[in-house]
Amino acid sequence: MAEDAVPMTRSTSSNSSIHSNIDVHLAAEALLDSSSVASPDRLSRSTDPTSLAESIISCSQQQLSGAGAEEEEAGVGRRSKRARCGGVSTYNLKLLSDAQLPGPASSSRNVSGLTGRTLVNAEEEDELTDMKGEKGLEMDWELDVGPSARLKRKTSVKERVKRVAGKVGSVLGKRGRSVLEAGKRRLGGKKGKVDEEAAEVDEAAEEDEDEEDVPRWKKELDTGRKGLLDELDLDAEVDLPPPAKKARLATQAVLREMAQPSAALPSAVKASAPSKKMKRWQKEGLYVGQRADFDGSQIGGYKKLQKRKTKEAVNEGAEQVVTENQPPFMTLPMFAYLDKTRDFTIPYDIFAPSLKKGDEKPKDWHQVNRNRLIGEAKEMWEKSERLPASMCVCPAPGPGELGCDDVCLNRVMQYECNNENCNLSAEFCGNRAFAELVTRKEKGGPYDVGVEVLKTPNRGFGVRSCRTWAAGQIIMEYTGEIVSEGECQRRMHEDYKDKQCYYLMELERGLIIDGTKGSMARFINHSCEPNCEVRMVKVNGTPRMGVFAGAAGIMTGEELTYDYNFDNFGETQQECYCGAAACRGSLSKRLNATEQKKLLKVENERKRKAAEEAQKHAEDEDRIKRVNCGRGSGWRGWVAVDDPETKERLRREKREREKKEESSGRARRLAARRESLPVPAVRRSGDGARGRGGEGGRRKTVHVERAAELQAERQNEVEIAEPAFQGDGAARHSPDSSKRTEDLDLSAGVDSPALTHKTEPSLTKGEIEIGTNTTTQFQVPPTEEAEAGADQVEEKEHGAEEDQEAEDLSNPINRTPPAEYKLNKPSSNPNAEARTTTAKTKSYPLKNAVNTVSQAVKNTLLGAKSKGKTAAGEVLEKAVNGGKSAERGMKQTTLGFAKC
Ligand SMILES: C[S@@+](CC[C@H](N)C(=O)[O-])C[C@H]1O[C@@H](n2cnc3c(N)ncnc32)[C@H](O)[C@@H]1O
Repeated sequence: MAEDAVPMTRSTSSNSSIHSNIDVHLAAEALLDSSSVASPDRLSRSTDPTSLAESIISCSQQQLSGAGAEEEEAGVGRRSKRARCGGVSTYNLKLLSDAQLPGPASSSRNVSGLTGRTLVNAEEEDELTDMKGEKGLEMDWELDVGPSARLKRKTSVKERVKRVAGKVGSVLGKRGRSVLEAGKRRLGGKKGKVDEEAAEVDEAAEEDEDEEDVPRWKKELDTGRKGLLDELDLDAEVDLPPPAKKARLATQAVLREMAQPSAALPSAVKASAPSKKMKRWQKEGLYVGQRADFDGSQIGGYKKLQKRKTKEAVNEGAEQVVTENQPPFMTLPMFAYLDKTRDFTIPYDIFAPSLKKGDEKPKDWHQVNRNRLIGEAKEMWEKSERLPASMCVCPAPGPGELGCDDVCLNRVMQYECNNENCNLSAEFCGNRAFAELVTRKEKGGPYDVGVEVLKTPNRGFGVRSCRTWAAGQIIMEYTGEIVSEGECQRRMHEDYKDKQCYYLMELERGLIIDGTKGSMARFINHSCEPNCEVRMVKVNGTPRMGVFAGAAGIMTGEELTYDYNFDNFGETQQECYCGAAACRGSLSKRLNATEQKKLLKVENERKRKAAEEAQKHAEDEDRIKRVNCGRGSGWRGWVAVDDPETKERLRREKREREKKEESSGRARRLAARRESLPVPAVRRSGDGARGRGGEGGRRKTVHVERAAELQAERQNEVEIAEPAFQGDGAARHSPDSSKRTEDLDLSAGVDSPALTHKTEPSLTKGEIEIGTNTTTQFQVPPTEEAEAGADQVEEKEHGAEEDQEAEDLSNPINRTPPAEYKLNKPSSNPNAEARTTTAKTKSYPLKNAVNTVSQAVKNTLLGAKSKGKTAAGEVLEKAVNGGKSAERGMKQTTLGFAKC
C-alpha cells in the first residue's frame, strides 16, 4: 500500500504521526500473516477501521467468532458478555486513545488485533501501554453486543463541562458559580438538538486532533489523572456577567483618558491615523521607545512593529539597538507622548506644594510687609547723607533681551532704575526688581506670592517655593522694623534674651532690620550652598532688602536659602544643618586664624561702642522719666544731679565742650581780658549818646548766643534757689513771642547773606547760633531794655564768669542737649509752656534783658515785613512765621534750641 493511501487514524498525540499509523497497519498485517488465521472479514477489508467504533466492532466480531469457536470446542457453556469480550469490556477512552487502543496488559494483541505499538519508541510505548491498559479497565461503559448492538455515545465535552461544573461550583465563589450556571443553562438549551450536538462532538474531536494548536501547558494538565482540566473545555466561550460598577467606571475613565486629543502629535502621525473614532495609539499603542513618526498603516500590530524596529535597529547601528532593550511593560501612552514630543508644564493648581491641614504654623509672628523706622533710626535716617541721584546710560537691548544688565551704572551703585534715572522704558529695563514685585503683589494670587512657610525637620521653620523662579528674579522683600545698632543690642540683651532665633539683618551702616515683626523672608534658613541671595537696593533713594533667586534659578518645591555669612553669631558658633555637600559646619563665615583674630577685635570694639550707646540711651531715658515725673508736663527742665557718676560724666562733657570752644569768641575774649588786652568786638555806632553807665563809648555789642546761654544759666540758678527768686515782676517775655522763637523756620535762611537786613543806620549786630551748624545773622535797633540788659550781661560776664565755671559743672544746661530733648514734641498745651517761661522771666532781671533783646530782634524782623517785601524780607517773614509752614523735623530742632 502506498504511503499516501494510508488512512489516517485518530491520534491524540502530536508524535503519533502518519508514520506511526503506517507502522500499525503493517504490524497488523504481519500479525495476521503469522497467526495464519484466515479471516475472511479481515482480509476482505480494504482499509483499517477509521474510527474507534469501527475498531471495537471489529474487535467484538473477531472475538465472537474466535472465542465462540473455542468455547464450542471446549464445550463451555454460555458466558457473560464481559467474559466473552475477553475481559476487555470497559475502557477509559482518554487513556486508550493515548495508548492507541491498548489490549490487556499481557496481550500483544488488542481487540482489533492491532498491537498499538509504534516503531518510533517501542520500549517506551510498551511501558505506557501496560500502565494505561490497567487503568483503562476501570472505566464503566459496556459494549452492547448483539444485533442491535450500538456503542454508547462518547460523553461530549459539554456534558463533561456540565458535570464538572457541578463539582467545581461548590468550591468556587459566587461569581464563579454564576458563570458556571450560565454555561450550564446555555448547554441545557441545546439539549434537544441532537444533530447539532453531534456536530459539536465532531468539532470537539477535531479540536482534539488539532493538537498543534494546543499549548503545552494545557496538554500536560489535560493528561492529569482525574484533573479538573481534564474535564473542562478551556476553549469554550462562556458568557460572563457584566463587570462590577467600579470596574466599569474605571474602564470608562481610562477610555476617556485615552480618547483625549493629542494636540502635540506631529501632523504626519495625525494624517496616518486609521480612523477618526479610534485613536491610532488605541489600536497600536504608543510605547516607550517607539518613535512618534512611525507609519501605522504599514504595520499590523505591536508584534510586527517590534520586529520591524529590531530590523531597523540592526540597520541603523548601535544607537538604535537600545530600543530592543526597552522594558517589556507598557508605559501609559500619555507619558510616552509627553516625554517624546515636547516640554510641558504642570499647571500651578495641579502641582503646588501647599500646607496641609494639621501642618504646624509659626506662632508669634506679626507679619509686617513694610519697613518702619523706629526711634533713633528715624533720626539717623533723616540726617543721613543722601547719595546723589545716578543716571544710567545703558543702550537699548537686542530683540528678546533686557537692558540695564550687570554693567548698568544704577545697578552697580545698587540703585533701582526708574523713569527718572534710566533712559529705557520699563519693558526693556532689567533693573526694576522692586517695581516688578509691586506689580506682582497687586495681583496678590498664590502664584504671585509663590512662597509659603513650612516646618523643617531640624531648623525650625523655613520657606518653600511654590513655583519656579528665574535666575536673578526677585522673590520677596525682607521687611521689618529698622532700628539703630544701639537699639538692636538692647533688644538682643533685653527683649530677645530668651529667644532662640533673632531676625536681625544689617540694612546699611548703623541701621538694622529687625524682622521679628516682618515679612515671610525672616523664615528663610541658611545654607552653605544657597539658592537665593539677599541684596540691598535703593529704590527712589530708600534702601530696601530683596531676596533674589540665585544663578541656577529655583524649582517648585525647593526650600529657599541664602548664606547668612555671619561674622559672629552669638558667643558660640551655631551648628549648621543645611546638608550641603560643602557645608561649613556652622552658620558663621569660614575664616583663617588671622581673620578670626581681626574679626574678634572688630567685633569687641563694635560691642563696646554699642553697649556704651545703649547705656547712654538708657540714662537719657531715665532722666526724661524723672523729669516728667517731677513736672507733670512736657517741660524737660534741669535735673538735680547728685550722683557721683553723673557728676563725673558732666565734668567730662564740660571739658570736651571747652575744648571745642577754645576757638570761640568767648574764649578769645576771656583770654584777652585776662591778659588785659583790648577786647576784640564789634562796636555799635552811636552808643555813647544813648548808652547808660557813663562810659560813653562803652560797647553795646550783644552776643545773643551768650546772652541766651547766660539767661539759661541764670534760669538754672533760679531753679536751684527757687524761693529766693519768686518775684512778681512784669512778664516781658510774652508766650507769643516765645512761641515764635520756637517755631523759627531755619530751613528758610540758613547761612543766607540776604538775611543781613539793615533797617537803621545804627544797629546792634547780633548772632544766634542755632543748633551746631546754623547761624542767623541780623541787626537790631538798641532799646533801653536791651542796653540795660546788655550792660548787665557784660558786667556779669566780667564778674561772674569764673564763678560760673564751677557752677557749669553741675548745670545740665551747659551740656549738649541729648537728641531726645531736641526731638521730643513740645507740650501740646502752649500756655502751659508759656506760663512756665513767664514765671521764670519775671523773677530775674538779667533774663528780662535778654528777653528784651529777643523782642527787639523780632520787632525788627516784623518791621522788615511791613516795610516792603524784598527777597530778604520775604525770607525773614517766612522765618518769623516759620511755625506755620516749617517742616516738622526742623520745628522740633528749633524747639530744642529755644529750650536750651
Ligand atoms: C532667621 S531664622 C530662620 C527661621 C527659623 N528657622 C525659624 O524657625 O524662625 C535663623 C535661625 O534659624 C536657624 N537656622 C537657619 N538655618 C540653619 C541651618 N542651616 N542650620 C541650623 N539652624 C539654622 C538658626 O537657629 C538661626 O538662628
